[in-house]
Amino acid sequence: MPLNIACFGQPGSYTYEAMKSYFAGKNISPAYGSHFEDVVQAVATRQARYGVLPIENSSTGGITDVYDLIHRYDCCVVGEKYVKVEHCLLTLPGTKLEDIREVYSHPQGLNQCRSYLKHHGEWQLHPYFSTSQSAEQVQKMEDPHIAAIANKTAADMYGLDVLVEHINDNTMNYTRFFIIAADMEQSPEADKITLVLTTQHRPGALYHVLGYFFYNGMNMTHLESRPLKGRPFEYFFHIDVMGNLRNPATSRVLRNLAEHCNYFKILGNYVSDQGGNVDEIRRHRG
Ligand SMILES: O=C(O)C(=O)C[C@]1(C(=O)O)C=C[C@@H](O)C=C1
Repeated sequence: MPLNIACFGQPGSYTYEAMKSYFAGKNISPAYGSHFEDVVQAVATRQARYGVLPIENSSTGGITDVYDLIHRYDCCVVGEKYVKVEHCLLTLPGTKLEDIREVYSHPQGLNQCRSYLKHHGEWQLHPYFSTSQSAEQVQKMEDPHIAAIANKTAADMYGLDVLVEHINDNTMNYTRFFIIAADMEQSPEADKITLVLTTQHRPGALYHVLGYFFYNGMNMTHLESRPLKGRPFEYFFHIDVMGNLRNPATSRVLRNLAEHCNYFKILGNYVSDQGGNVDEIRRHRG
């Protein structure tokens, strides 16, 4: 039986690449969603066993809608994948740079190419569903004045030319993707924990939370704050720390921490992506 996977975008999107790479060698049956919510909903209603979504980018930061959706639909994080994002300007075959008047891409794609696009201030920018759907749109419209920002896979899939390569502002442009599921999964090799909490509304509350990790030697790799609905200037904190919940010391620290929070939920404990990409990012940092 193939694994039903809900994937954001469509074939050729960066999320598609993340899915291919994470599930390499597995028998999968993907279904695509144009909105992040489609993917989370498919997983929450168990139409799909797993979902794949972008969660943070090394240039533009956290993809905050996805944090909110995972939490709202009560989904769990069961894996992660980093993908190097190398944007290109794609056009109909034969189009020249001076022909272009409009550019389609996912809002993240447009954001990650801001400097390049500034040099072409006359272009009209269209935020679109995903990079791959933008490429398909250029193919469908058959208008040589229209280009898309997407990757080379999308160029091949939708019969477009790669007019300009490497147009992202940051050459080390990586996106991290979450693999989500309706239920928690536990593996002895899991080494990363994603959790969400709200602190008590008093001075130093977050300092106190961070201190738990620091004094117990737990490496915090990500912190993202999201506003609490209906509670102005109060926040959910989404946190990633390295560790395995089966380790008694780790679970004790988290239990103690939970007692000091107004809300505390572990979203997942999974194997971190220790692939070449992560090593490359670290090497670059020096
Ligand atoms: O549009 C796509 O191809 C996506 O997979 C979405 C997405 C994102 O939302 O961050 C994924 C990676 C890149 O950062 C740009 C776009």
